[in-house]
Amino acid sequence: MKKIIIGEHIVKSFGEGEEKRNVLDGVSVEITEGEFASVMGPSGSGKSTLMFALSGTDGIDSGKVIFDSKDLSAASENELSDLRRTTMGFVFQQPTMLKNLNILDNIILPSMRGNRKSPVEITEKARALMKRVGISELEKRDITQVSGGQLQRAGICRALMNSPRIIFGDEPTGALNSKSAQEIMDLLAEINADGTAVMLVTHDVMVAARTERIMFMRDGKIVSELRLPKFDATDMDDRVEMVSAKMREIGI
Ligand SMILES: Nc1ncnc2c1ncn2[C@@H]1O[C@H](COP(=O)(O)OP(=O)(O)OP(=O)(O)O)[C@@H](O)[C@H]1O
Repeated sequence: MKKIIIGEHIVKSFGEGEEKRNVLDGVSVEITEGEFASVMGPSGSGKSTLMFALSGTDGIDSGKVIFDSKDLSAASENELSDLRRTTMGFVFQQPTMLKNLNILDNIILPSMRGNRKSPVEITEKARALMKRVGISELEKRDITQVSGGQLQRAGICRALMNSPRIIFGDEPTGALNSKSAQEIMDLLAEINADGTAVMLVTHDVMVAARTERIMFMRDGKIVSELRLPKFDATDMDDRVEMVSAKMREIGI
């Protein structure tokens, strides 16, 4: 299978002088087209920084990130932002949305720029996605008039608007109750089954156990990895146990 991302010896530091610290300390990682992956590790181990490096959101000090055969270190800010807009979707713990726009407008706004589709087509796509995630009736609501779970569903719709090749999720279920979290994971699994790669950063074993490849980070390095078969609703307990056992084994 084709690699969608190749990260080679990525080093990224924060701080100056004696405070300087490698938050990513020579990470090499490859993400395959259509893969369902997650990254676990203690707080501060560099998970989010890795996600931002692989998506070209943040620059790196040394090493290389190749996204879809493009060397991100050689790309201009405009090229990077176009690439992110057209090929990547981002889902965070709390979606950042504009307070003066309703839910529908928040979903379609980022897709309006540089899109060959007409506003009518874009709106239709947004409505279809809202229907799929069960928030059709909320399109006119202010973002302050919906629950956290509903807002996250809107965030996922927004991330899917440009049919990305990969969805990056940073604790996408972190603000949700367990039922909503499971529903969001079902949705991400469906999106993945349609061929979109998904890479999640999470502390939650239940989230990681839904994915098929779990990378474990410590001190800016990927120290271990676990592969799981395709999810089957009956094997969740076994999956959770396998992830937990691996965490115990490597001491995180
Ligand atoms: N912009 C920044 N400036 C300075 N330090 C930063 C910056 N971003 C991250 N760091 C530091 O880099 C380290 C790794 O941060 P990162 O957010 O990648 O960790 P993480 O594993 O995702 O943690 P968490 O699970 O708590 O979200 C932390 O010590 C953090 O304080």
